[in-house]
Amino acid sequence: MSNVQPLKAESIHLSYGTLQVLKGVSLTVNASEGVVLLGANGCGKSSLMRVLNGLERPQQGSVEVFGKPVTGARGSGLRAIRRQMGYVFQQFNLVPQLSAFQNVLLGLLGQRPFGLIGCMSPLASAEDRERAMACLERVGMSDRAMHRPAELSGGQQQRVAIARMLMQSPTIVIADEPVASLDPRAGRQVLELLWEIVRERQLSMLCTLHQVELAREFADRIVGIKAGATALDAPAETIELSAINALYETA
Ligand SMILES: Nc1ncnc2c1ncn2[C@@H]1O[C@H](COP(=O)(O)OP(=O)(O)OP(=O)(O)O)[C@@H](O)[C@H]1O
Repeated sequence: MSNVQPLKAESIHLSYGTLQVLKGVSLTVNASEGVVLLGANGCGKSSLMRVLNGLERPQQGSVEVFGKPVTGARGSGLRAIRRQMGYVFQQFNLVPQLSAFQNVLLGLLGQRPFGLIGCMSPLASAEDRERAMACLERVGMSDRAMHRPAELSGGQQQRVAIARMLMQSPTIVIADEPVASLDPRAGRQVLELLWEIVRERQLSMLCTLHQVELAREFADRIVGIKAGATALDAPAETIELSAINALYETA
């Protein structure tokens, strides 16, 4: 089990109609590794992430999560694979009508009977509520537990979203431009927090970013996509800035 990679995609081809987006992308995320995925706008990073969790079916290629095939998986098998993955999105995706605390409890969705109702605060167990508070505490937001998203800054909302992801107890974190909506200072703080949590819990993470400097600073490994293929894949400290800049140059 120990040498089975958390995430492994091989030779992914994905088209939307006649638009060929991915033309043979391969990518691996090893245990306890934080990989940053780079590439120009529209190169297919978000599409690849949807392929990785089975939301999008590639025309060719395979995806495995801890050795289990995602491509071809359906129903409860696919849901079991997805439960291992926690998400952080650019737009936070918090439910506006709910408090930070209730939003964090929603991280249990899919893990408790009775779906949404089963993880709402009046019905959640004392243990689940305690865990939700501990997750909020970990991201420095316990004093804002009863605030709704509109009453929080972007950085604070993303912290709540990270707490919700923690509530899910994932082994793999998928972060799609987690700091794109934040100013540079808040963005750096959120990224520091995210990486700290990933390291302390020995999670594996695939994170897309548009900030090259942050990618070089935080990533264990950087994977770059250009023209639908993997153009770069190396430990962050070995990569020259020019190799990264080349990902953004038009042919
Ligand atoms: N559901 C879809 N149907 C048709 N085309 C799509 C769909 N999703 C994405 N595309 C197209 O596929 C290409 C890749 O999009 P994608 O969002 O994966 O890129 P990205 O690298 O994540 O971009 P960005 O950095 O701007 O977020 C784009 O040309 C986009 O317009």
